[in-house]
Amino acid sequence: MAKPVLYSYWRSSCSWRVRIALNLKEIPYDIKAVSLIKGGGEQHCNEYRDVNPMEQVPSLCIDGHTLVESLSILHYLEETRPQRPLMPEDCYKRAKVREICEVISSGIQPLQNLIVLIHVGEDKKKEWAQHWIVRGFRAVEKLLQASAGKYCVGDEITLADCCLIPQIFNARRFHVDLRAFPIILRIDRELENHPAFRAAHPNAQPDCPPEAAK
Ligand SMILES: O=C(O)/C=C\C(=O)CC(=O)CC(=O)O
Repeated sequence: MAKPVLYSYWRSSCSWRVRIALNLKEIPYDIKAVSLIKGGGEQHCNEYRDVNPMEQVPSLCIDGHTLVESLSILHYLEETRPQRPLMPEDCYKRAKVREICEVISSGIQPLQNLIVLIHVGEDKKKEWAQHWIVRGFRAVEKLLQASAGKYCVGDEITLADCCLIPQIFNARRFHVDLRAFPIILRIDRELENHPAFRAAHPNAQPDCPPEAAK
């Protein structure tokens, strides 16, 4: 079977979620970089629209299929590659993982996504992104008070951690004051030196511009 190919952009938080899971599960893959900014965005070209009708990254070619939407991809990987599980056995804990994934992937990230910020405009975009990230992180911090052990849900890394870490990067990018979120910060510190997370970091990507990689 051919090596999986991930259509990815270095600082796309949704691509980053999938990179973390592929690394944790030790699935070798190639990256096809899609620049979200070059020439108005390569994701909007006809060729890529055939890959991903939402004109977004990531997309993953795997097992002879092309999959889109990061959460759907994460669950496919979990179901087909049970090594290094990223979902707990317990149904209640699974629900807790999905809750955190959902708050981030539906309740935060889409509101501060590039297409939305372009629409909001240069003047307002920072305040807009901060507003939605803070609102969502209040909910995440509250959920973590009940669910977190070493990581988001208990003491094992789950899909919730794959979603949280990239969102923290975005929060910093928009200068969100994270001091109000001590559990989020603790989990970030816990995972910042994990090899799978480090290798998935935007700065470690082949399409990261050299001036950003320092
Ligand atoms: O300014 C750029 O480099 C373009 C795009 C991004 O970073 C990715 C996003 O749209 C934010 C995100 O993934 O949440």
